[in-house]
Amino acid sequence: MSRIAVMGAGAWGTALALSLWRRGGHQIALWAHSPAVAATIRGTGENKLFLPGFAVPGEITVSSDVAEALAGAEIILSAMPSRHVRASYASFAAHLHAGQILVSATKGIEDGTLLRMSEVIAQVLAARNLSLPVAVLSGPSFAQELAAGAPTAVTIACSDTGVASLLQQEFGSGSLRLYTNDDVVGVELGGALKNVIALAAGVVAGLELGHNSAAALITRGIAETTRLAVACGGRRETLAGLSGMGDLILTCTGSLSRNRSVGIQLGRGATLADALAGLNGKVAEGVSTAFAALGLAERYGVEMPITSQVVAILKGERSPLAAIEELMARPGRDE
Ligand SMILES: NC(=O)C1=CN([C@@H]2O[C@H](COP(=O)(O)OP(=O)(O)OC[C@H]3O[C@@H](n4cnc5c(N)ncnc54)[C@H](O)[C@@H]3O)[C@@H](O)[C@H]2O)C=CC1
Ligand SMILES: O=C(CO)COP(=O)(O)O
Repeated sequence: MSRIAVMGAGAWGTALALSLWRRGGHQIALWAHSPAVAATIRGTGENKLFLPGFAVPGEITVSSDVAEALAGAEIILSAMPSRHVRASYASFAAHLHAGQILVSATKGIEDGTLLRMSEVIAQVLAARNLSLPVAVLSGPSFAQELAAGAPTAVTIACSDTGVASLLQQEFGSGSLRLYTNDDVVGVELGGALKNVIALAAGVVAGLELGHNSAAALITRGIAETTRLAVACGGRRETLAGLSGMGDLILTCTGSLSRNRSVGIQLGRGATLADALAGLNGKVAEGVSTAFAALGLAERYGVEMPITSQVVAILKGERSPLAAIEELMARPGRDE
């Protein structure tokens, strides 16, 4: 029996808490940043704002108090939007201690620092003389489908292979299958960068350009995300796995994707502000990740044509159609 604290009660944290609770054998605490969200889940037995339609059983303790959520936790699984990771871990740090395992399920790259989420977490802990193993959970996994118990497979990555194997056992169930990987860089970048390509896939759908264009975008998308991940120290084969190609396929084709839906609105001519307003407070990580990815691409001298066009669209500098035309007009090259 492990005590697991799930930090973040958006759609993903709530779905992970439900999956771990259904697996059995664990005590689950769910922390919401917002007291109102915590009160709604406790009061109604449902996360009405971020994951409506799924009962959250009373056995999952729900709180907005960090100390209460982390008390006795052996595994801390965090799932908040990337822009909140640094501040959240700064508030968790006083309640963390040696012997605990941290797992990040956030997909993104920090603005400005261009750090991956596990690097942000390690940096926050190091400033407080704390060093804990940080694993990464990533792969094709819509929150609603995991919450519904649909068979789902993800990657659990940690440089310490013993920790990855332990988490594989602690999290695995009949509906959640985990594959271990020691390539934290590749897994984390695969999960973050696919959101940028999903925005582009949405643009193609919004412009009604058809299946040829969508398939071309997914394939050339994995080519450029793999180039960047390898330049950053990740392994090529990792990007062919669940947290690369797998998540790219899901997010570029799945109607549940927020990133794809923002892209669709942009393709139909909406402004970015209007497209984001349509999400009602839910996060589309690809928007900030696009800028960070381009920053990393410049740092490592990697060509990322699709990401560059996504950034130009997001900045309002290029129309979606002009962006696609520019991609098609690029000089010919080998595959
Ligand atoms: N929703 C999904 O299907 C999946 C999401 N993810 C990733 O999980 C992370 C969280 O996404 P979701 O749970 O979907 O978020 P969400 O779209 O349900 O939104 C969470 C909301 O809570 C607020 N919030 C959460 N934690 C906060 C904090 N610590 N401080 C301030 N505000 C906070 C956010 O501003 C946002 O409005 C993202 O990086 C996402 O890419 C990964 C896999 C699947
Ligand atoms: O990461 C996800 C699925 O693996 C969710 O994608 P969206 O954030 O685009 O909905």
